[in-house]
Amino acid sequence: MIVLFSNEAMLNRLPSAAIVIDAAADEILHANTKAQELLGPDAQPGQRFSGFIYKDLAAFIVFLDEVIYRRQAWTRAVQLIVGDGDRLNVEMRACQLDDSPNRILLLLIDLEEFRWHERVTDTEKLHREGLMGWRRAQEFFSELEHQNQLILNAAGEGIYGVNTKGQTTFVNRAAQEMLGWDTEDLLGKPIHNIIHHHHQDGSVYKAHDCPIYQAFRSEKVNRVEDEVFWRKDGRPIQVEYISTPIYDRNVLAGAVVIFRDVTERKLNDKKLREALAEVAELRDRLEKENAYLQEAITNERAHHDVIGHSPAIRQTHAKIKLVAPTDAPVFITGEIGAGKAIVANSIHKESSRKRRPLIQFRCGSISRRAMEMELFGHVGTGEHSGPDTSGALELANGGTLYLEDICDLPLDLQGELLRVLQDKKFKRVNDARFRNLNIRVIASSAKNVEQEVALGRFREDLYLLLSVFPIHCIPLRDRREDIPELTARILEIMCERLNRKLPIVTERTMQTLMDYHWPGNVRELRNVIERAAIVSTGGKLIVELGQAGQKAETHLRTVRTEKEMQQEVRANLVAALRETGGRVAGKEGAAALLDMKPTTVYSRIEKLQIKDQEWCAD
Ligand SMILES: Nc1ncnc2c1ncn2[C@@H]1O[C@H](COP(=O)(O)OP(=O)(O)OP(=O)(O)O)[C@@H](O)[C@H]1O
Repeated sequence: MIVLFSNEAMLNRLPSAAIVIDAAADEILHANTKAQELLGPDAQPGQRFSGFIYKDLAAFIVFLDEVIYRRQAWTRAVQLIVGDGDRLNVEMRACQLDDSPNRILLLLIDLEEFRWHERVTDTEKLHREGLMGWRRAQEFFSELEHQNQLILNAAGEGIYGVNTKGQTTFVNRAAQEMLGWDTEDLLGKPIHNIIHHHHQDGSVYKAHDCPIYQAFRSEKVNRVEDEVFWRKDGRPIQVEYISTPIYDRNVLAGAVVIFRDVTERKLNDKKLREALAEVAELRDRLEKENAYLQEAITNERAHHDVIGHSPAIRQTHAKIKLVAPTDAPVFITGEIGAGKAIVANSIHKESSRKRRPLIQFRCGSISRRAMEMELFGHVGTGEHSGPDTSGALELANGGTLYLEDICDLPLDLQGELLRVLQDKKFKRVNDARFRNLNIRVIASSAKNVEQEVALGRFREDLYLLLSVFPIHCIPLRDRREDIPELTARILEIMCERLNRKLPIVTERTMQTLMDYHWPGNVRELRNVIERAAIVSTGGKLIVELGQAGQKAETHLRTVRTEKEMQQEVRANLVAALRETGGRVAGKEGAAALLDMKPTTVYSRIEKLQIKDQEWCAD
């Protein structure tokens, strides 16, 4: 009994239905609680076990035989009846109990429950495996993201992403460094309002116009090369960027922007452009300076200084000495050919500016517009395209500007010139930029300047500014004592140039020269001597005074009207054209004969309206 009791206690603890039967007597000896729950309350000791077998009792008997024979066996071939007659599929596991061969322990496993356990087990297994797979995938993706972050952060270009609402989704390290904003400042916020809100010129940049937002609106890649992003410290950086729409499984997700800070490059480009412009400007200036210098070398005043020892010339020398070292403006008056330019040249040569050029600008010989451009220079845009050029003012910078025939400068240009001289800065025509100016001005006029001012043809304020130091060149007829020295010096220069022996100047010739009234002053004397040097081959100087030849006495009227002067100039020019057959330039031209620049002769022909018929032979 003790054994049975202990067996019963043990059976009751089993987790499955267990029944001990006497196979020979077909009697239940014991059924544990689980067996009673499975088979119903009838499963009690003393009951027949075969009563619980569904139909196929034979199968059960065969099974019992196998158990008795093998001591243990199992089967799923036997079905049981439970409860109200329901069929129950079970797995029967049986073994002989040692105390009697017919005492058999049956373990009944409900196959429904067994399969359910199996399904649960499978599900759990699947679940466990799925969980692990998911974990693996998660690890994989977080590793991938980490790798991507590393790549994005290692990139030298700034990279940021925006979603379709324009909010920042990520910002790489380079972008943070270039912009000075941290990721926290930008993530989830509309980045346009933070870094792209204004154009470089300070005007508002609407998000609607922003190509980055357009990238995902129009789903196009946009490249921009000339915009600014604003740093956290308020400074703009010049950027070029490309914005590309991005998709998540074919659905537009936003845009990614890759940008580069090109501030330094743009600055260098600008510097380079400016340097090239400066080089071009310098080249232009040097070319022009060179042209001026070349002209000055061949110019009539290049070969000598102011010649003469008359009291008038000595006074002029003294004045030159006095004023040259100062920067004071000088106003030189005197008749045509009286030596105004040569005095201006001497002042410049004795000044501290002598290493820089003396630029000679003749006012009034060309059209007003051309004169403005020649004086102020111009920038080649719009109406006046072509290369930028520097004007006389600019060329004279650091040196001296000699404004010849200043009274002929149109009134509006007189006003502009006055402003420039007062402000010491000027603008080229078509240019917005002011340029600093450091020049000394010497002006001259053959006209009666006071009269010009009184007639309103010359601005008084400009005259006052320019005439700080006036010098008047006395006409040659009023300082005849200089004629022998001038003749000798000019003859010397000419013969040297012609490689000729110096001819003798007889007393009679000298007297003729001394008696002549010289309306063209020293220029005329010079022309006469030069021509004489060419034609005098017999050892003596033979001078021809042309229509003149008349004695000074016949011309003693020293004061002539402006009109008379103009008529004389005109007649002289017509005579020169007649002599040269209308040719102006070249060795045999009227300009050489008159000792004037061809351009001046052309402009005088135009100004004095000289027609071909006037000088033509027939
Ligand atoms: N005192 C002088 N000594 C030497 N040469 C002189 C003198 N005066 C004038 N000349 C010569 O006479 C010519 C004309 O002189 P210059 O050009 O200076 O005159 P100007 O008064 O400026 O004439 P314009 O009003 O026609 O321009 C030049 O060849 C110049 O060298």
